[in-house]
Amino acid sequence: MLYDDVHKRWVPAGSEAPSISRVHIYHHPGANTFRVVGRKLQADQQNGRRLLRAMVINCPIVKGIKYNQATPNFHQWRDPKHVWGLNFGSMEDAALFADSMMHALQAL
Ligand SMILES: CC(=O)N[C@@H](Cc1ccccc1Cl)C(=O)N1CC[C@@H]2C=C[C@H]3CC[C@@H](C(=O)N4CC[C@@H]5C=C[C@H]6CC[C@@H](C(=O)O)N6C(=O)[C@H]54)N3C(=O)[C@H]21
Repeated sequence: MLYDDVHKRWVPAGSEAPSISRVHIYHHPGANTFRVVGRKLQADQQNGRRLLRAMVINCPIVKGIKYNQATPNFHQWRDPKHVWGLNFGSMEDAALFADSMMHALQAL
């Protein structure tokens, strides 16, 4: 999710419709960079043929950001332009993701 500061509300990231997505943290060993990448689980029909699993988040993990675990299954962080929020399907998923995020932040 993204926080829409103008209208003061959380909006689904990547599209108008809220969707269940799978979110990963990718590490680029060469540059030692990390990115949060999320794609919708449900493939969208595009002109009837190709199936797309739209990207809903694709943001670099910036050294020094504060990862805020607002609740056991809602975590959020700021980048220069956005406030990102992840509403996890389970507290276990949330803890796993947070653990990876903390490792990434320590490795930067
Ligand atoms: C100093 C600073 O930037 N502070 C940030 C946090 C932060 C601190 C330190 C580093 C980085 C960050 Cl990011 C900050 O205060 N921000 C970030 C924008 C967010 C917006 C609204 C208000 C409304 C209240 C609260 C909120 O969002 N909260 C409560 C749990 C609640 C859980 C689920 C999500 C799900 C969608 C929405 C909902 O339930 O409908 N929702 C919620 O409603 C969720 N909050 C915040 O949380 C606000």
